[in-house]
Amino acid sequence: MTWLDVGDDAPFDAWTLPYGVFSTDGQEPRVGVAVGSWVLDLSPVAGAELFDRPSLNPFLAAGRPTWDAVRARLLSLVGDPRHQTVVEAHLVPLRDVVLHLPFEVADYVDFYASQTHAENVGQLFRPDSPALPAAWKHLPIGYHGRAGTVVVSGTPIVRPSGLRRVGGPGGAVEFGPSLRLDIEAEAGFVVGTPSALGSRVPVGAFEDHVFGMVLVNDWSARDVQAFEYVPLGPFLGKSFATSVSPWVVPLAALAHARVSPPPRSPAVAGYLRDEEPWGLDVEFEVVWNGTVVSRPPLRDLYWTPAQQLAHLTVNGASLRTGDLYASGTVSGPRPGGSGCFLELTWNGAEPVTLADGSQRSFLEDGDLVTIRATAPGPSGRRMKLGEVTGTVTPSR
Ligand SMILES: O=C(O)/C=C/C(=O)CC(=O)CC(=O)O
Ligand SMILES: [Ca+2]
Ligand SMILES: [Mg+2]
Repeated sequence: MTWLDVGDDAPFDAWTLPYGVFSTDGQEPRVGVAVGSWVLDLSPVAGAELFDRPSLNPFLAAGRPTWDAVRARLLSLVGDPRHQTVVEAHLVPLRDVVLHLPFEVADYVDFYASQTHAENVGQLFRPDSPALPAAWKHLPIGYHGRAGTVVVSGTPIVRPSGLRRVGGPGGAVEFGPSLRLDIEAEAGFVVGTPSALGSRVPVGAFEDHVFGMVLVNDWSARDVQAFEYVPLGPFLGKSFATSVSPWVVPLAALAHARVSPPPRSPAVAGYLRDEEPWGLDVEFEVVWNGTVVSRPPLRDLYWTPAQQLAHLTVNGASLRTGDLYASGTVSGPRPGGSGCFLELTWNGAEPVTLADGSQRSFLEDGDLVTIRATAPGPSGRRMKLGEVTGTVTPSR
């Protein structure tokens, strides 16, 4: 499939071909594609117009025919040994590059589409109410997040401060650093082709508008969140930072990962009816200070990204190039699949023991969390989809 020497240990294979923005030795950031352990500098091999740029947005805006044509060209470059000389001249080792936020984030929306997660958080936060909110099986519930605080993997996460209740229910309301800082493992979908205000994007047009997927860690201050968010929803408890992987995996690379979503009951409204299956067999791995603590599976997601996009636009709200929407915390129905530490430790009641023997309920200063993911590739083996990582630093 490739003449490149791509070992099993390499960060990527020669099929995934994810796009990112990189720089070397203080040079201007530009667009590249990751292959094996290298970055292929795209502007000399695929056109300076779209790729000699500090963000993916011009390429995202170019639309599906261009995305497909560039991917076909890249598969040929890395697949056909006749291109070896020209490609080798523009490969940079991944270890020598700085990776930047790959696209300018227009709007950021976060869904809540994992049934297991929604039921668990419902039980923890609202023990006297039904586990799922009344609307949950009728539409993909979501909220608008903060685009300006989406950061690239590796950006330090300053512990946020806010008002929160201390000492349990009825305790004092105090201002201070979050005592329940958490992660949320999610898949994020990146919009390329915009839509017009007043129009809808049907479920079947998902591939025309969405370019690809990133891995997301939607950092969450559970104590701030729990105190502030009734009735308008998440605000400062989630707006301080959302990390994304530096590499955007094109939807085309996920062709072998598509699966049927779980059955829906009650039947969904017409505008949410699936035409093609857009469940995705992506498996995450959550690593806390070097210890794998969970493996959340995306395949059980109740609402697919195609349905989420249709819902986002059903009221005529327009899409912009660079819009990012995330799946919501991915928690699987089987043990070991928690997508956040709130669930993993059952709100701190069941701490986890890490490999160094230390115990954790929520994040401590200095903690490093890495979320990786894989999905089936063309060979039947699972391909790597990259990672998103971040270290917690003390509150300021
Ligand atoms: O159900 C709640 O009270 C809170 C839910 C969340 O914090 C989850 C959220 O932000 C959406 C998601 O990632 O699933
Ligand atoms: Ca979230
Ligand atoms: Mg966030």
